[in-house]
Amino acid sequence: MESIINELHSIGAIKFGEFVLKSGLVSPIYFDLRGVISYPKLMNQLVEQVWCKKEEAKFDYICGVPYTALPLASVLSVQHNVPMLLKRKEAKDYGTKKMVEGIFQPGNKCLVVEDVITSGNSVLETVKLLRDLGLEVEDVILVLDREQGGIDNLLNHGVRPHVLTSASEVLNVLNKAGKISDDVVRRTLDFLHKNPEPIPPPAVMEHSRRFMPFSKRVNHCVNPVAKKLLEIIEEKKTNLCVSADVTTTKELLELAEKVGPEICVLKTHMDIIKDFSGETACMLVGLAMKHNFLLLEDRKFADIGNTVKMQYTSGKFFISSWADLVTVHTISGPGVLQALKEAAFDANKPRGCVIIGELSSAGNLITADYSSASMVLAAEHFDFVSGFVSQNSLSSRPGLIHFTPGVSLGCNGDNLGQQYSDPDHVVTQRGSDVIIVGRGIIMDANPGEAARKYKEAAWAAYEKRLLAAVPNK
Ligand SMILES: O=c1ccn([C@@H]2O[C@H](COP(=O)(O)O)[C@@H](O)[C@H]2O)c(=O)[nH]1
Repeated sequence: MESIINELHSIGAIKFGEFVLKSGLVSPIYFDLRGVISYPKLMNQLVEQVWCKKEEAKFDYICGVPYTALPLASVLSVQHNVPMLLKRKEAKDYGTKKMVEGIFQPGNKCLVVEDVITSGNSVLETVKLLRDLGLEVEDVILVLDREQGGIDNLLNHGVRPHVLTSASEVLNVLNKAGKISDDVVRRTLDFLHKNPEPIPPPAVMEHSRRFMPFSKRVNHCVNPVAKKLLEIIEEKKTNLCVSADVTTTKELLELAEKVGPEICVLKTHMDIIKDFSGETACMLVGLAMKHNFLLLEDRKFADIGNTVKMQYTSGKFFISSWADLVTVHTISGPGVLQALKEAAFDANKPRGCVIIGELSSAGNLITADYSSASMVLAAEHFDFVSGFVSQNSLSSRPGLIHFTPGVSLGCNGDNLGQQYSDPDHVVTQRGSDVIIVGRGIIMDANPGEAARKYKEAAWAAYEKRLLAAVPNK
């Protein structure tokens, strides 16, 4: 990128001085890549860099964020024979009134291209529109990152950014070439890093997961189990998952029978069932069918892909044969998701996984960066990932379900690090879709009745959250 950066500077696409931004702030640097269209050789070099940056992204179409990235997308499309879509900034008020021109099918994958990212809001507007039309958008190529929070914003919306260069790199290159002083570098970086752009405006957030009814989210699911779960939630009007942390088959089946009518998911830890056998699983599947709930084995796979594949499909528990969903840590990388996916494909049954995005226990070692990286993995395996175990809203993708443990109506925690919040708080404030409750229900003298209470509290919180959505959603 070094020669391109120098060239961009010499044609005036990178300027230093005082520039009033949309926000009213005065920026010491301004990037304006619009003029590149008048320099075809430079345009070609830029396009080639963008093409190399696509890495392993898979797409059927390419779409530029209007206006500056439109010529970039057009040249890419023609030179590399990738069909293009054109997003309008405003809908036409005559004819088809379409916002996106081009011929495509829902489910086609589209790569988005943008010149400069500041907050990420313009990119997200384009992403949202394309997704609303049924296109899958997972990857965005950005020529330049101003390092003001835009990348995190994209990650929070399940978009994977591929960045050609950053403000820091530009400053270093120009400084090395003797074009700007150390002082300009310092002042500019200081300004950029101290002035992150605000988070997305309602126009972007209003279509996010939290404010969309479960019934509408069904159409956004790629994973069939996520879709089925949303259908069950809507049909039974319950977003309660009971954690069946009991130790015998008898207790497990009795509990499933009692709480079955109130729940959408029964979560198990089969390795704590002392007398587990194939019959335990068979009977449980029978009860799941009878009461219309899904089974989530909270196995928290965390090994290398090959081992996880065996843990999932073999041994005493033979999890893939009966669990609709399994939990998985992403610590060992994408291979673990690939392994589960392949195994599920071999089993020829609709299966999904729930990524451990966050933990409820005090002092756990999951960081925000780890959670964000897990979201990127989820975006890469959207067909197999049903959602996340989370404590906060990790993604606004309507097709991903957030499951939240650490929920109790009565206490704040246990003496081994578990931390509890009430259903209203986790659903309305932390963005949970499905609450997970263990001891709050199973230790109650009447688990069926306790489950009903939690179910009502969680559903009321979900309805309250919908009411809080912006009116024009
Ligand atoms: O972050 C996490 C992930 C999973 N769990 C599991 O959920 C239940 C919670 O049980 P309670 O009795 O309601 O505390 C349990 O099976 C955990 O293994 C979690 O708590 N936190």
